[in-house]
Amino acid sequence: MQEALLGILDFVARFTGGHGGIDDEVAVYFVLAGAMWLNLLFFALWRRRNEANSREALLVLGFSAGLARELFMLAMAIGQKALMVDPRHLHAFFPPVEHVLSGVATVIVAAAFMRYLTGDFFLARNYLGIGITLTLSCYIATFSWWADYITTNPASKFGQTWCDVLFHTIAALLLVFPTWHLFRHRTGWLRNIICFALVCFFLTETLKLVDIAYGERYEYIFTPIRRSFNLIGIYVLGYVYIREQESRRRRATAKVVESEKRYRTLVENVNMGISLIDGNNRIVMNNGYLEKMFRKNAEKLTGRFCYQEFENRDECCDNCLGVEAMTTGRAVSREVERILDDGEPSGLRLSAFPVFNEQGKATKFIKVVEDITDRKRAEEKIRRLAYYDSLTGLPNRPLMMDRLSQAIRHARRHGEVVALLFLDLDRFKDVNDSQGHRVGDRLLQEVAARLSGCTRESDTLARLGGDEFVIIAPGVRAATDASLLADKILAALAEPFTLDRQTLHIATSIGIVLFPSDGGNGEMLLQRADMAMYAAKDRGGNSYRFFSAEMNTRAVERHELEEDMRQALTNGEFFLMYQPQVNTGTWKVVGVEALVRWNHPRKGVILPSRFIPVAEETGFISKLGRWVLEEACRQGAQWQHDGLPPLQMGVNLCARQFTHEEIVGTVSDVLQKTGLPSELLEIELTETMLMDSETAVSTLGQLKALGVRLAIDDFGTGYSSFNYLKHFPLDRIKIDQSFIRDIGQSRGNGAIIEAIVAVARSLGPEVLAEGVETEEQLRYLMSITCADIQGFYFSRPLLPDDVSRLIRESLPGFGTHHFTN
Ligand SMILES: Nc1nc2c(ncn2[C@@H]2O[C@H](COP(=O)(O)O[C@H]3[C@@H](O)[C@H](n4cnc5c(=O)[nH]c(N)nc54)O[C@@H]3COP(=O)(O)O)[C@@H](O)[C@H]2O)c(=O)[nH]1
Repeated sequence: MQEALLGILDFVARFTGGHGGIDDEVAVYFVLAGAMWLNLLFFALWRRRNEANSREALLVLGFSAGLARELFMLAMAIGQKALMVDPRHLHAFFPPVEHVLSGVATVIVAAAFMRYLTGDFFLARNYLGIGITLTLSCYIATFSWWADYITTNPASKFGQTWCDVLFHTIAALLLVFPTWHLFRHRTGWLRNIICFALVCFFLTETLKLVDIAYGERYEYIFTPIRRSFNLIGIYVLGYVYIREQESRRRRATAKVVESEKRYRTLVENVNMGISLIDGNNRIVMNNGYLEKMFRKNAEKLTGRFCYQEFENRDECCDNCLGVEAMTTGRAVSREVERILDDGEPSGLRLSAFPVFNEQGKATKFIKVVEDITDRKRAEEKIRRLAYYDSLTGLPNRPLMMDRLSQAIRHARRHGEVVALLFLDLDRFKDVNDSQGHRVGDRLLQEVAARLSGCTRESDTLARLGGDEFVIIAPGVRAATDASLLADKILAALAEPFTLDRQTLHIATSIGIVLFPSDGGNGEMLLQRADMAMYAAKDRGGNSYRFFSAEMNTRAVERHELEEDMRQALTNGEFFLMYQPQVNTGTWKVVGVEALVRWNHPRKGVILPSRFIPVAEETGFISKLGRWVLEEACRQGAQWQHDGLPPLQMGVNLCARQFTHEEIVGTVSDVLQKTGLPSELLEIELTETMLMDSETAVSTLGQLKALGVRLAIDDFGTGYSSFNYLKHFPLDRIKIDQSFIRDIGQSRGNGAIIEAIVAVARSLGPEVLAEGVETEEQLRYLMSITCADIQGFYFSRPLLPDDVSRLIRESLPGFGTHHFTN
């Protein structure tokens, strides 16, 4: 048994160098170790073809160094025998080389595995640098002494000297860091097993040190063991590396399969047609959506020319997207319209992306077909919303301005004239208020249709908003062309409109400007057409006016008024005059109407007909109206305080005050503040204010509850509905001056006045005739028992002191010397 064991040990020692030195038998060991490194090197080189990165490069280097060391040893073993060299002389040369190769190989392999496992490239590189520097320094430091030492110290069997100790110590120490580093920074079986391999290499080096320490007495035991550790280390590394690479390959394949699956799912589920097309424009593959889109199955698409499918052509078009993508190497796209097999139009967005081969040449392309029909429709809708009026479908202001600029540019180039007609419907608000917005909207649509009938194809008819329309008529010969168009429009609107079985009448006021004579740009033309339109309105509407320079002056004046008005109230420039109202039964002044005046510092006294409309437009009327109410009530209370008989104080209210303001609260405050008895205040309203009857009934009810009197002013000029008299708690009707002015001239007006007086008498309210200027008018009014009158015949509006004087002088029986019943 013992003999057998010694035999085995002897056998192992022979082939692993246990008998000392390097001979042909030890070559077996070197062949074995070299084969293992070679195997690893081949594998690493093969891997590098797939994964050319620094990690694989380092491993290739490490395995090469390991192989080089074993090959060197093999060469020495065979060379020694073949050349019959004194082993001692040979030994003087090869141990240092062996040690360097061994050290370098160890350092590179350790660094490669550190990099491999931790991914820390910089650490591995630094370690490598230090390790190789140390090994080479040791070599340089000891090489020249080595030969001397061997020759001068023949007792040293094969030169296992302190130089050996240095090399092996450095090699062992260099293995400590990677082992410790891996142990700290990685976990798991892979770390353990690589650390194990590194420990094997460490033991290889340290056992050699132990052997030297024993004077190589036990070399035949230590050498087989340390070389076995070396083989085990190489084997374990190889095993781990190959296994790991295999599982990485499997993981990568699984990743590729999963990614392929993911992309396929994506390609199949995306709402776009996708196809791969080769360099000959033939479809190689496509997704299901493309088949659905073109209503063809895969067999029908695959192999066909893409232009036949996507672009309805028989030949590849000159500007084929795919060709462009392949030649430029960039993605290209285009939007096209296509008629599908069933004749439906569809919007398509075609995009082509080049597909490159391994040489970087684009040989195929991917075509993506996106159905953009809905988007196109939505865009068109948005465009329409942005540039067209949704109610009438006509161009809106931005588009109109754009067309106007175009027309101006064209006219300027060709020396032509452009006419711009600005239309504003007359009293459209009344229709809206009385008939409701639905009817108002329908009326606007009908008006738009009639206006379209008046224009030429080259004209632009636009709606600016509300009841405002504009017509741009390019290429007119002269102003007469524009007048003809305006006449045509007035005639077209003169026909009544029938909506919901109701007959409605609407007219329009038209302002006309001509380019280039009236302005050089769109804004100016529009502004001046607007002025001309207002001038037409001022003439009573249903007419047209051309712009004139004088209108511009008026507009400037109006603007000045607007500016000055802001200061006027604080500067105390407004004052009130009072026009007496007389009862023809008693010939007494029963009331006055408060009428505002503006004492302008430069322009003198301005009448309300000039500034009230401006105040209404700017909203200033709210402040002014409140001031008038307060001042009138204060004056009324003052007269009572001065001992004058009770006088009705008529105060005009404008529509804005009545509908927008807290009028009930304001009236109540003012009465309280001034102390005027509420029954002496008569608020004058116009018919249009009462059109929104629900709000009006409620507001009038609240005012009545305060004890205030209510009068309807200018009766007969609005809707003149006697319904008002029934529905609203009115105390007085004031017949408009226009009826009184015509007394004796128009038979019809007399009948209207009589009807108003008769109806009012039966329903309750008192009647007052405004604007009585002549005795004839007075006698007529008295003959139909219209009791109250107001007008220049009796008195013009007076200042407060004049009113007091007039009343005091006429008391008692004032006025009887003028008239008798
Ligand atoms: N919201 C407010 N409106 C007011 C206020 N003050 C006046 N007004 C309105 O301004 C319009 C013009 O008023 P005015 O220039 O003061 O003219 C009034 C009278 O002077 C005039 N009148 C009276 N009698 C005659 C006459 O015999 N002949 C004739 N040609 N004119 C006459 O009528 C105007 C009063 O009209 P009315 O109000 O309809 O009774 C005018 O509409 C005023 O309402 C104000 O403070 N707030």
